Amino acid sequence: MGITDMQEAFYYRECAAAHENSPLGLHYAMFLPTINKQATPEQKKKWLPLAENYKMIGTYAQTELGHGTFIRGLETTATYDPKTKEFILDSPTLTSKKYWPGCLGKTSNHCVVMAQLYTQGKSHGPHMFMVQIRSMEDHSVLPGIEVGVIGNKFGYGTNDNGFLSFDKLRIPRENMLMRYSQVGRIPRENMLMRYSQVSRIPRENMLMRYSQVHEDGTYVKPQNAKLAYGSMVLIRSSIVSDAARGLAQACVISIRYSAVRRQTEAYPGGEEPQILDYQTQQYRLFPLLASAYSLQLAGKYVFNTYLEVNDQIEKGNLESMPELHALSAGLKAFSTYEASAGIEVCRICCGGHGYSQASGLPKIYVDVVPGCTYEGENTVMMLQTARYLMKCYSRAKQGQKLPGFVQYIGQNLNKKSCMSEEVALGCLVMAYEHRAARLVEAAAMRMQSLIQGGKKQHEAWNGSSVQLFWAAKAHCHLFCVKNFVDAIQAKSLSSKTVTVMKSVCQLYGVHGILENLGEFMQDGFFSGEQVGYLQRKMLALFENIRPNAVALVDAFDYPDMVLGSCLGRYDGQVYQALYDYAKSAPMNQTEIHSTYYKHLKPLINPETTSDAMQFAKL
Ligand SMILES: CC/C=C\C/C=C\C/C=C\CCCC(=O)SCCNC(=O)CCNC(=O)[C@H](O)C(C)(C)COP(=O)(O)OP(=O)(O)OC[C@H]1O[C@@H](n2cnc3c(N)ncnc32)[C@H](O)[C@@H]1OP(=O)(O)O
Ligand SMILES: Cc1cc2nc3c(=O)[nH]c(=O)nc-3n(C[C@H](O)[C@H](O)[C@H](O)COP(=O)(O)OP(=O)(O)OC[C@H]3O[C@@H](n4cnc5c(N)ncnc54)[C@H](O)[C@@H]3O)c2cc1C
Repeated sequence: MGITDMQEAFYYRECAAAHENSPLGLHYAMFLPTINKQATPEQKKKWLPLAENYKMIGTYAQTELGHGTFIRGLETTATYDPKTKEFILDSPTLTSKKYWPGCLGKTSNHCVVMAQLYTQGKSHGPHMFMVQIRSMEDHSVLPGIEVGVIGNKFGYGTNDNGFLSFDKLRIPRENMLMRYSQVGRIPRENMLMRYSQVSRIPRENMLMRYSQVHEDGTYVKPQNAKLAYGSMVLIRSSIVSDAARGLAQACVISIRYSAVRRQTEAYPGGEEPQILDYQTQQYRLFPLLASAYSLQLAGKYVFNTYLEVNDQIEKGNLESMPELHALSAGLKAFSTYEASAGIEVCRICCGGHGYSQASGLPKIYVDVVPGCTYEGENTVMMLQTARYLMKCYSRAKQGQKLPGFVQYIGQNLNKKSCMSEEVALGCLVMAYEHRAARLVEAAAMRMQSLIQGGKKQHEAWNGSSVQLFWAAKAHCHLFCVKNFVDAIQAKSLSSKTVTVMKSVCQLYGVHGILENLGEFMQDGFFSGEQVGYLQRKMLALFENIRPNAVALVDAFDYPDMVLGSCLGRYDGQVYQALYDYAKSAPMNQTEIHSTYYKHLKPLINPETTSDAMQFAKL
């Protein structure tokens, strides 16, 4: 299509086939970025032009039948042969077969493979390798490779997720992606080799300024083994906006439909009101609208943070890696949980028509919900964030200053809420900070008591993991609330806009407290009277938001062709669109379906079955 800007290309694809996960999705989302971020300049010079011009079409092949979460447990091996200067890729067991990678079964001719690196008889953990799996001439599968699709899935029907295994496949040494390196302090005269290793490398390798397996098989480890996980952090950082987009689109559809749909007399003989006027419909939809705005802001923040931190990493400064990992992992989990659950509520709020593909909602749901699993299963990601929060807690207890959004950890928990009838944004943030700080401390105390009771570290971890999960979820929730409040208070919006958006932000905060009341009240932080303030404020905010509800979803500005929905059309012509959709159904192209003659007619009119048999033979 000749569009070079990746964002524009994304919007083009969204318009052309919204929520139809592209068979090139992984090529764009992971294969190209992995070459960009994990390959040396020499490797980029060789592969990028081919990949950018669709000669190399690839995917990211990491997950195996037996392992997805535990990367260090992957079984595919890449063993270096110094005699031939090659890696031998092998799938030694059934469970080592790659399984799930998108665009793998039939589309890709290359893939980046995550395999356990072995050299000089030692294992060095998971590393990435560029592997050609199909001929560039006729797309036939290359020797030593078995590849195919994994079959029907819950959704993602347009993506040929596949399986892949190797039978002692040899690839050149140069196909190991060797970017990051252990750059120890090296004498000035070596400045030209400032990226190179602790050991001198042959001149011809000057360009390979990264960690590598030298020709004799010597392995030089990177500055941080987790640099190899960089592509996943990138996708996690972009999934947040992805999830926000799906939830926002579902809100557009369900709120527009709720403004069109009328149902049930408001009073005997009265007219049927718009279902959007039912308080219960507002209770289910307006907080989701607020969540969509909140997640969109969170998505922007985390992706910008990724860009900033990745920039530092590429200059050798890895200081912010842990914080970025904790933020991206937690928000990826939090956003996909919220969006998936919210899209389902939007569907249910549309009654029977919500269950039709004509609503556009099933397609959005099956496109967003796998985000709870891929790129790091959500619970595991939350626990990664919890791991970081525990470290922050112990640093806070030692009196160390904490960075950014974790400064609330270790705060004095004896205070009470400042909440009044007004429900000030500052009191909302304080409530979320208190809840998160208390849950972080409770998880840390639980860990400590288990260890003091004789449990080993890993036993204490597992024995505290529910509380660790709660703490991580509360941390992410606080992030979203505070980020939303900061955006409202910082934005130079017009007074009308800020009034409306302040109500939306307030609703996000108030609703989140009322839906998690136990965590906010467990230590008496809120009084019963203050909870009453919140309940009354929520109902008042529904009334406040109602007149602007349709404008608030129109503001997302998704064209009808992206929504793909008879219910969410901008012109509101829902019923005509549903009828036209039904009429266009393939089964309606004939008045009597062919199966009548073969299956029904013999039951209804057995005496004329022979005619039916004649017809069935046609
Ligand atoms: C937006 C999308 C648009 C379109 C979509 C189109 C296509 C997309 C569709 C599908 C894409 C999906 C692709 C995939 O699913 S690819 C496969 C994804 N798989 C995973 O994400 C696996 C998840 N597992 C892991 O990441 C790791 O196994 C782990 C859970 C993080 C554990 O790693 P491990 O090596 O065992 O580390 P630990 O021992 O737990 O921790 C050690 C230490 O390392 C720190 N750490 C871990 N990961 C990172 C990281 N990424 N960056 C920085 N630091 C990291 C961790 O915090 C810990 O630090 P300590 O200081 O606490 O020791
Ligand atoms: C639509 C889709 C597209 C995908 N695309 C790709 C792709 O392109 N490339 C690729 O490599 N992979 C891909 N995957 C695979 C995906 O990355 C994995 O499924 C994901 O990482 C989860 O790993 P798993 O399937 O092994 O789940 P498991 O880790 O087996 O999870 C199963 C359960 O075990 C729990 N669990 C696991 N470990 C822990 C732990 N340490 N602590 C607590 N609980 C735990 C989890 O919380 C979960 O409830 C895709 C998956 C899907 C669904």
